[in-house]
Amino acid sequence: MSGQKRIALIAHDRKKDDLADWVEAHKAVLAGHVIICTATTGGRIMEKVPSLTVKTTKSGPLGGDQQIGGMIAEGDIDLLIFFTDPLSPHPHDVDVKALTRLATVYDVPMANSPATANLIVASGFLDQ
Ligand SMILES: O=C(CO)COP(=O)(O)O
Repeated sequence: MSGQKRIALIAHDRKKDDLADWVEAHKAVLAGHVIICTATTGGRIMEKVPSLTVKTTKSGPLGGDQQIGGMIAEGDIDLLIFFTDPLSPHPHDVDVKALTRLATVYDVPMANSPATANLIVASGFLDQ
């Protein structure tokens, strides 16, 4: 289970602070991995944790969720951390559903909230 992983990090707008805080708390374990974010999420993470190298796709509503879904279909993502906001409507809800569906189809570990993300870190999955 060891080795460099390709980790997608995404958050809906009202969850971006939670994700940035989570990344800050786990920056040491994340540092050795490849981090891919949707555009706005990636910007927030780079602001909060400038030491972390982050690649970005388009913003979620402009196709970024679909780009990451495509990467999952190609076998290019090992872990999806996607802090979703179940209490707000999203114009690109179909894309969100497609992304989480593909993570399930390809059995990519997925965390939609800090509790599950913490369990994944605690599992040792990201240890190198
Ligand atoms: O909308 C998103 C996820 O559905 C995230 O996209 P941004 O990171 O660009 O806000």
